[in-house]
Amino acid sequence: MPHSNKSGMPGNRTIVLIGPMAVGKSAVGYQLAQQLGAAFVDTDVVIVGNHGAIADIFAGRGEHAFREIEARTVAGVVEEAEGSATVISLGGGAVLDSGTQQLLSRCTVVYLECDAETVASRIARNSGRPLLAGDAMARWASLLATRKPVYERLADLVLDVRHGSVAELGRRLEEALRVFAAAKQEVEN
Ligand SMILES: Nc1ncnc2c1ncn2[C@@H]1O[C@H](COP(=O)(O)OP(=O)(O)OP(=O)(O)O)[C@@H](O)[C@H]1O
Ligand SMILES: O=C(O)C1=C[C@@H](O)[C@@H](O)[C@H](O)C1
Ligand SMILES: [Mg+2]
Repeated sequence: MPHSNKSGMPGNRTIVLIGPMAVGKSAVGYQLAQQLGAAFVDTDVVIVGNHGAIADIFAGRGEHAFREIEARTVAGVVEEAEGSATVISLGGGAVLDSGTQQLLSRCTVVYLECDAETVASRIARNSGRPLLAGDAMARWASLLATRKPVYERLADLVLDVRHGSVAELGRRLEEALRVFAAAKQEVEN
């Protein structure tokens, strides 16, 4: 059952943030949820809570096992969110799973678009991202090149996160979501 707009949610769908590592999915997602009075769920955090550190899952069981855990986790979180006001931030590679792609068609999906220059300093100070081992920037750029078409195809909205604080991006995203929801409502009426 779709939730009402009492919480201040733009539209009646769960909002899901996607995009590559370190673009701000967790930070902007949390900020947006605060603004909307909505619940916030970060699927990487759920995975860590249930299965331990992501780097340990990759090291001990491999990426394939991680992707299976991730797909199950995302499905559980998206299903649980239905009917309540929720913002979800996904891990960078979660959108590669075809089941997840199908589930996202029920949500309002926002792609946080960024460039290597902007994320460079954030990636340099982070050690918990197994897929960025070695030359982190080269890995980041290569992953983005492969995944960009998927992010773009799934996105209802694209938010340029190259400039602005997390608070500013939260405000900009809320405004864009309200315009999107109003346009959608008009088409449906
Ligand atoms: N617009 C911004 N301005 C300044 N710092 C930012 C901005 N967005 C995010 N950050 C910071 O960059 C770091 C990475 O952000 P965050 O963890 O939200 O990225 P993510 O997309 O969730 O990455 P991952 O895919 O690894 O989960 C954090 O320290 C966050 O506070
Ligand atoms: O881009 C990716 O494939 C990943 C991103 C992170 O959010 C984590 O989900 C994990 O490190 C894998
Ligand atoms: Mg995150």
